Amino acid sequence: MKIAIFGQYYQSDTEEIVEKVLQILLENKVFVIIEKKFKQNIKTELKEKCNSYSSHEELEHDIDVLISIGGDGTILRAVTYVRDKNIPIVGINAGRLGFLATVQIKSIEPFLHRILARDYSISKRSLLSLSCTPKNPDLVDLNFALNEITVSRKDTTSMITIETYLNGEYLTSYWADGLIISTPTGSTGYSLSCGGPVLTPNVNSLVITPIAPHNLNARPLVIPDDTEITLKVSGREEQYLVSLDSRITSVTNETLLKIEKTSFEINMVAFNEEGFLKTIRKKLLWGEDRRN
Ligand SMILES: NC(=O)c1ccc[n+]([C@@H]2O[C@H](COP(=O)([O-])OP(=O)(O)OC[C@H]3O[C@@H](n4cnc5c(N)ncnc54)[C@H](O)[C@@H]3O)[C@@H](O)[C@H]2O)c1
Ligand SMILES: Nc1ncnc2c1ncn2[C@@H]1O[C@H](COP(=O)(O)OP(=O)(O)OP(=O)(O)O)[C@@H](O)[C@H]1O
Repeated sequence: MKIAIFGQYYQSDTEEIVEKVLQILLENKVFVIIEKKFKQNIKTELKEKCNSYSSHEELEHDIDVLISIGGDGTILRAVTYVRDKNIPIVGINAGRLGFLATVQIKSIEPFLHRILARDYSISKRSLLSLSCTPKNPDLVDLNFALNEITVSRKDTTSMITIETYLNGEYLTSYWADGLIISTPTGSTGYSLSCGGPVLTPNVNSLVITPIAPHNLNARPLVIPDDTEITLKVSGREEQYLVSLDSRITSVTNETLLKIEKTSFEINMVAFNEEGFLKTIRKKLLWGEDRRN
């Protein structure tokens, strides 16, 4: 079996986690490959038995699973390495919320053994891609998002106007701080904070959620995920911001943004007892209502 390890932060408690993971994997004769910068920080000598990778290209197609050590932000970053390689991703939650990173530190051992026994299922996650006219050099390579693509105002307190078309048909012009186009995975992130609905990960839909719209009747809209969304933004400043998950860049007004589902999906490792419904009960606290 071949397993890749990814992490973006190295802190005081990281060594213990990494040592435990490497011990179990190497004892079980797994071929381990660790992201280069993360590997440089690791102290345990066990790392000498592992190879390294530093880019999407260096991550081989035949890796069985990628283990992300961190929070949700680390998983979003891991996705930029995996892209269309179909490598299942599992997150060990060394972060805070860990909505996408489902394995808790205290359960590393049993869950790793389940991975080694291939005792898990795959939760397919759709992504969004973005193309700009005219082209923006920052949005050519990493032009996809697992959670959402957002446009928002930059260097101003003034609202921006977001002219929105669905499959070429005019929908509306949002007067707002911004607009979020979210996947089902992203529906529990930024979109939820702006009043969007929660979608279960397997529905074939997207959500368009305005950020503080001054059109008071504008509401989050759920649309089929094969819709091509076109946005044209204008405002008092010459530029506005476009973000794809944790990555952000500036774009010039009047640029046409085309957003659609990517041709590839991300495979998230899913364990029956840590499913989506359990996660919203536990991490969005739906299960905390004492009347239940
Ligand atoms: N007001 C907000 O709620 C807000 C604002 C900006 C970004 N975000 C989210 O943060 C993501 C980027 O992560 P970051 O680490 O760079 O930012 P960050 O450090 O601000 O963390 C954002 C929080 O969102 C949570 N989160 C991320 N993806 C999630 C998901 N799919 N479901 C539930 N919770 C999720 C994370 O656990 C974290 O606690 C964005 O994709 C966006 O969804 C949320
Ligand atoms: N490899 C790691 N080892 C130890 N702690 C980590 C590691 N990676 C992340 N963390 C802790 O988690 C925090 C958040 O990490 P990350 O950016 O991955 O997640 P996030 O998007 O903020 O989401 P979450 O709410 O799940 O933490 C970091 O600031 C750090 O405290």
